[in-house]
Amino acid sequence: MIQTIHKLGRPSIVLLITFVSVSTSLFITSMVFYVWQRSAISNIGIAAAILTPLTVAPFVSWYLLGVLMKVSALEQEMRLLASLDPLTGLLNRRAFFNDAKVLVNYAIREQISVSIVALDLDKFKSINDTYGHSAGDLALTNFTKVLKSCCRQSDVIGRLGGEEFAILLPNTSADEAYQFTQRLHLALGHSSIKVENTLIKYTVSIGLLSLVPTQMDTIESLLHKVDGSLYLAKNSGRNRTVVYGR
Ligand SMILES: Nc1nc2c(ncn2[C@@H]2O[C@H](COP(=O)(O)OP(=O)(O)OP(=O)(O)O)[C@@H](O)[C@H]2O)c(=O)[nH]1
Repeated sequence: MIQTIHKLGRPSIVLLITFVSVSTSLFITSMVFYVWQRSAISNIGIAAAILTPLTVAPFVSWYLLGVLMKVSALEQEMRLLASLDPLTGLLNRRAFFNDAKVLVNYAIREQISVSIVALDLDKFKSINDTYGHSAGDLALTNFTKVLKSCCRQSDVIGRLGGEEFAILLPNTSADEAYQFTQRLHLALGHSSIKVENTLIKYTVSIGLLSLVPTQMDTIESLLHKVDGSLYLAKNSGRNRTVVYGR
């Protein structure tokens, strides 16, 4: 319905509704004359049958279509908000899995490589504990900014929860993905957040997996694998990338 309104335009639909209202009104009035008075419709009858809907239908339909369009726009906005993480504006966990699933399936069908990146901010708890929760939030939004500056438009970035992020780099080889993670480490090294005149620096640990997926692979199984690499990155000193299987 709403697509038809957008396609034809509000004025055309109002015109159509008015035309249908006038025709229906004329038809019903003629029937009333025929059934009750056993005669053809009179001139006054014709005038009333045309003028009544003509004065009401355009205004009422214009108003109702406006309400419908507003409700539909709000519904679209709510759907978008439901898929975004409120703090960072990145995809939330559910939306990330939905989008990534589509791209993994596409890579399986076309037999092209994808790279999956799992990221976790280092010692994030100590930022919260030392400088407060709002400093932690600032670090998360700053990290998002840096992350986006290193990513392509086509990359799918999600905040999976807390200080845990994931990215799917479509059609990206192992070398390209590794270069991306190094660019990110470097960019974070040059970045900091300022809390009450104190500059705070922070780092990220990364697990990376690049492959041409097969029918056996799902985004869940790939993330599970790459989480193992992230764990190794944490345990081998943090602020580094560990590539799965190397
Ligand atoms: N400010 C802020 N903190 C959050 C948010 N979500 C989770 N956290 C905090 O993130 C911290 C995560 O701490 P840990 O899981 O111990 O991880 P970590 O301190 O980064 O340690 P490593 O991962 O081992 O380097 C906890 O203190 C959570 O309370 C958030 O939205 N905002």
